Amino acid sequence: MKIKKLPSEFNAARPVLQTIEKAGFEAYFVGGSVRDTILNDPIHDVDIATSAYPSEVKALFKKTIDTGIKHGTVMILDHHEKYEVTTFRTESGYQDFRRPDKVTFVRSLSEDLKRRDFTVNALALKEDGTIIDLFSGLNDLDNHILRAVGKPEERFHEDALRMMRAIRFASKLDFTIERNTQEAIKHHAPLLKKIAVERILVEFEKMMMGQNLIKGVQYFIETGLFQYCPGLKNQQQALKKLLHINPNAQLTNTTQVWLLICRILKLSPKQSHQFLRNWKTSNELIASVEQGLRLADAIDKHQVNELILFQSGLFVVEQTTAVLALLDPNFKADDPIKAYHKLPIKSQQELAINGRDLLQAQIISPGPRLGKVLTDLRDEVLTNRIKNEKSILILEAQKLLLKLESE
Ligand SMILES: Nc1ccn([C@@H]2O[C@H](COP(=O)(O)OP(=O)(O)OP(=O)(O)O)[C@@H](O)[C@H]2O)c(=O)n1
Ligand SMILES: [Mg+2]
Repeated sequence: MKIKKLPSEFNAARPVLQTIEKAGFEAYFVGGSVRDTILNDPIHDVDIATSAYPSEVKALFKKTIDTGIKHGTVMILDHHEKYEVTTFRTESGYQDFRRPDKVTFVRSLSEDLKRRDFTVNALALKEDGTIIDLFSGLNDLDNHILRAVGKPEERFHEDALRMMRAIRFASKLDFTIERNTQEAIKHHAPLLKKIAVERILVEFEKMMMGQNLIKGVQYFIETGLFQYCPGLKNQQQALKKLLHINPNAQLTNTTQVWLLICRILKLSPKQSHQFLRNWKTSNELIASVEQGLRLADAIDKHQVNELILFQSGLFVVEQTTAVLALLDPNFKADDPIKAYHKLPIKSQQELAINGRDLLQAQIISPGPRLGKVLTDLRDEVLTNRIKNEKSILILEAQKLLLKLESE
């Protein structure tokens, strides 16, 4: 097969491949960008594989950087673009199920392709548009099938993360995992214990944000991979709730992913904190999810008020309502969002008075009471008890101080 019209990213990189070929070596586009081009999906990173050894690649270009020279990767700087060029290689060893003990550079494309994870990821594309398909990847792409290259158990022994990649692609591409590949995942799922949580996290989140998340979750449960993920051991019943959400559901960010997971696991905001720590998510995400769970709890109990909406902020309100709508089709996601937009102020900065104003008015001296007065003023404005006007707020501050002093 030959692709007639290459995406612009490939066209821009063609001179790099041509330079390598003119010097008598082979060079191809490989990996996800070839797969995505054939699927008519947008591409992101352009990976190039070559028969030239790293030193030979470096000799051909003016500007190069040794980004991963040990593994055969050289970065080429060409017309302000960066391209990673990796020498064909085979790997051996894999004592630890995640990285090879030894990388050997080879001159043969087929040796390189046969160590790749799935047939749809083992296609190579020449700069003239010709596709090299040694493992019937095109056929699998046509039939929407995800199949390990060669013997699945060998591929998963080489890198156990590939099992998570399988469910990620099943969800992202809406592909079926071929039977033997599926069986091998079931069998080797415990190897996931060897993989760093950070790497599992990336694949899990991508799976949850895929176009067919229900399919991904189904495989995640069926293969038993969930048993080896933080906080999910024996959570089969809870996870199965995901199979009943709207089949068109598409999660758009990681806050939604984790809010959804924490809700089906029925975690309290405090429990979610430890759960997400174990998954090694960012502090920012943990804070959003904790707040989202507090808001969801208030929504459950019909106790939503201005303060909790204010503390949540628009982003958390939007993500939380989106997730609640996924779990309950009757939930009116618009209501809390509308209520949020009606808040008289959306941030402390919008309060018509700040600490400096109060000090300048000489009604208070620096200290903890200052913060307390500002918070009380903010809450009174939020709940529409007083107007957000500086002169009114100063008078109110004086009243609050008198009250504080009498206490
Ligand atoms: N554990 C892995 C990771 C990667 N690969 C190979 O390296 C290519 C590039 O890897 P990566 O960029 O991680 O994945 P992509 O398939 O390109 O997917 P994405 O769209 O996420 O970049 C893959 O296509 C596959 O051929 C592999 O065989 N085994
Ligand atoms: Mg890629």
